[in-house]
Formats: sequence, structure tokens, C-alpha cells
Amino acid sequence: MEKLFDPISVPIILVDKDTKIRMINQIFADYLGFPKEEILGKPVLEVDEFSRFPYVLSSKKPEIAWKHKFKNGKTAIVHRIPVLDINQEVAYGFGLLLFQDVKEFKDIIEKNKLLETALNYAEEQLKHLHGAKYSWENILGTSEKMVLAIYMGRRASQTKSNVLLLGESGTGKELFAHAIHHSSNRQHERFIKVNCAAIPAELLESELFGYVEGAFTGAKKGGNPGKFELASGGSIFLDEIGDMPLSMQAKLLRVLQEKEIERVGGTRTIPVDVRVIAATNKNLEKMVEEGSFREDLFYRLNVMSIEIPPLRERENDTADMAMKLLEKLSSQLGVYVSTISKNAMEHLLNYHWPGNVRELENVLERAINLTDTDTIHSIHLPFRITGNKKLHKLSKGQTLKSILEETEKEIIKNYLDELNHNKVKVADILNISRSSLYDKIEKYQLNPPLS
Ligand SMILES: Nc1ncnc2c1ncn2[C@@H]1O[C@H](COP(=O)(O)OP(=O)(O)OP(=O)(O)O)[C@@H](O)[C@H]1O
Repeated sequence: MEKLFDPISVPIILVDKDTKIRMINQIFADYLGFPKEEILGKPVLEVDEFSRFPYVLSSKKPEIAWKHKFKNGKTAIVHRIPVLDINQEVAYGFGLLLFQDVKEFKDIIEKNKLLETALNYAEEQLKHLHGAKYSWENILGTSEKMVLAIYMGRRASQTKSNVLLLGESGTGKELFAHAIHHSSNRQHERFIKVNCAAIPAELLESELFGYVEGAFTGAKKGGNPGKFELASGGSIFLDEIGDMPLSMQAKLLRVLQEKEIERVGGTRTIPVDVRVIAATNKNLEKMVEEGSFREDLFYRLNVMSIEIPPLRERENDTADMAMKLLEKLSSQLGVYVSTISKNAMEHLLNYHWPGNVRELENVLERAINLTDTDTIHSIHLPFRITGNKKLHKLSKGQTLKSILEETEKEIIKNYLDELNHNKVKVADILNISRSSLYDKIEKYQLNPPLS
């Protein structure tokens, strides 16, 4: 026994069922300040009057990590464990000193607390990074179709089902995905986005499901978890799902059905609990008919499908949305632009917005950067929005010269109207001299009527 226990650097003691010390290793004896021979065979209470071994053996209950003060004044953290025989009778008691000094223990606890705080902070940061950034409050729109889409989104968020977001580019599908996660019971877990169109087909599998060490040349040591594993407990947003190659669609279907993944190159299955929110601007039904999207996957995803209408179908939304986006953008850009002129608003309302809200945002941001006042005028809008289509068609009697003159007159008139006939500004924007502008005003009779 001595040979066995003495080399162990942790103080250890064994007492028999009568609490007599049967073994104590050298380090423990030194700690107590007695020669070993003096202690061996003695009842433990004689050596340490505060020992709780008599109690531990009679109660048969171990005491783990107890603070203990020895007769010599030293305070330690100890384990006292009753060891029972096959009849559940006490055979002996085993004790060890976990920390020879409570301060050592406290230091470790302090360090642990610090580490825990740092870890919590890091986890919070990570959640913030991987969490949903938008909620329903960020989604603008009061038209009937939008209100319905938002209602569907809110309902879907309360379910466990997969969600399919359908809509043209820039209609706000990603915004919806964030809001759904944010208002679901997974809100404190991760929200992981994967753009299926942006990842090369050959990398998509390892991106989604991860890989094991040595799975392919260049694979990281120790392997790498995929987005599904990272999102476990939370939501995964599969954007542009319509662009997922057929081979991957089959693998995704398996994951949705089995709720487990297999890393590339691995053999072990890993359970994953992930809510899938998928989005596409493609017509999946048509793709199913054409054979480029799996029908079974379509039905798996299409449980809660939400159609987000294009901006041109959201009657009354554009004006309200433009004003709210203007407020948001100007505060983001740190400028004060609060008004859209009547003329400019008319152009915004008449435009067909193929790029939807994203395009509206871009147009407004550009306009904010161009205006010198608190108002956006039509001259601050791109020509595709203000452009007068009639000028592109040649009507009877028109010549190139007359079209150019008409266009010139139109543009100068627009600028003069928008800028309250401030000729300095107009000349500046059109990049012509002031005298040239005066000539043209004269030529086209663009002076405001005298009141
Ligand atoms: N209803 C809305 N309210 C406020 N902002 C919106 C709304 N819809 C879209 N946006 C804004 O328009 C931009 C595009 O939105 P988002 O990325 O969600 O569109 P998408 O449909 O996912 O586009 P894509 O199909 O091209 O990925 C974002 O900046 C978003 O903040």
C-alpha cells in the first residue's frame, strides 16, 4: 500500500470501518506534521479531532469538496468517501485533500468565475453575430398583401414547421427570415444564413454538413462543423434554395427527414435540431414540373409558404415606405433629409420597381447623397425613374434636332422647377456656364410668368 500511495502527490488517507487509520501517504503525514509511524493504527479522531470520518462511515454518505479545518490550523478542501462491500456494509473510508489550502481553491474559483464571465461574454457576442438582426418592427408595409404576408410570417414563427419564403429579389425575404427566427422560441439560439447560390456546388455539402479530418486535400485538422451543426437548436436560412443542385437537394431532403447529418468523409451520424427557413425568387412549382427541383423536397419545404408581394403590387405602400426609409437612411448617413418633393414622389409612385425595396433604398440613398437641402427633388433621382419615355419615340415631323431641343428644354425646365429657379444651382448641376443657361432659358421661354 505504501509503495502504491506514497508516490501520489495528492494527500490520501484510508481508515477502516472503526475509523482507525490504516494508510496515510507521506505527503498527508507531512501536511499534518506527524511521522507516519505515529499515526498509523490510531483512531482518526486522535490525530484530527475535527475529522468527520465517524459520521461519514455511519451515514454511508460521501462528502465531496468540503472545507475542513485541521487541528494544526490549516484549512483544506477534502473528499471523504465511505467504501462499501458487496453487502453494502462499510469496508473502509477513503479521504483525500483536494486543495491543501482553501486560498488555492478560492483562487481557482475566482479564475473560473472570470473565465465563465469571459465565456458568457463571448457567447453573447457570438449570438449577436449569429442572431437575427431584424424583427417584425423593421418590416414596413401596410398594403393588404403585405399585412397578410406579415400575419403569415408571425403565425409561422410560432410553429415548428419549415418555412418557404417566395418573392422577387429585394422584396424582403431575408428580413422575414430574421423576423421569424427572432419571434420564435428559438430566438436565443443561432440564426445561420447560407446563400445556396453563392457557394460552388462542390463545396456546398461540406459547407452545410461539415467534414471530418482528411476528408479531402486541404481539409482542416480535426475537421470542421457545417452550418447545420452550428445552427442546431436554432434556425438555418437557406437563401436562394432554387439554385441548389439536384444532388444536394437529395441530401438536404434526407437531413430534413432524418434530422441528422453525416459530415463529409465521416461515418458517424450527428443529430441536429434545426428549423429550416428557405427562400427563393424562382418559381419552384415550375422547376418541379421541369425536373430541376425535387418534388419531395418542395413539399417538405412548402409547409408554411409565404408570398411576399413585389413593391409594384403593394398599393399605397411605396409613398409611406419611401418616407420611412428616408428617415432611416438619413439617420444612418448622418444627414437631415426629411422631404420628397411632390414631383419626385410622383416619379417614385409611377416607377415599376423591378428591384423592389432594395432598389427603392438604393435610389433614396443616392438621392440623399446628391441633395444639398433637406428635400429630394426629381433631379436627384436616376433617369430610369424620371426619364420621359415619350422622348424615345419619334413622332411625325420630329427631327433629331427637334428631339434634342425638346429633351434639353424638358431637362432644364425640370431642374428650374425643382430648384425654384435658382439659376446658379441649375447651371452648376448641368455643368454649363450661367450665360449659356440664360441663353437657353430665353430660347425656350422658361422664365417663370411674372405675377
Ligand atoms: N418591408 C420592408 N421594410 C423595410 N425594409 C425592407 C422591406 N423589404 C425589404 N427591405 C429592405 O430591402 C433590402 C432587401 O431586402 P432582403 O435582402 O430581405 O430581400 P430579399 O428578398 O431577400 O432579396 P434577394 O432575393 O435578392 O436576396 C434590405 O436592405 C431590406 O432591409
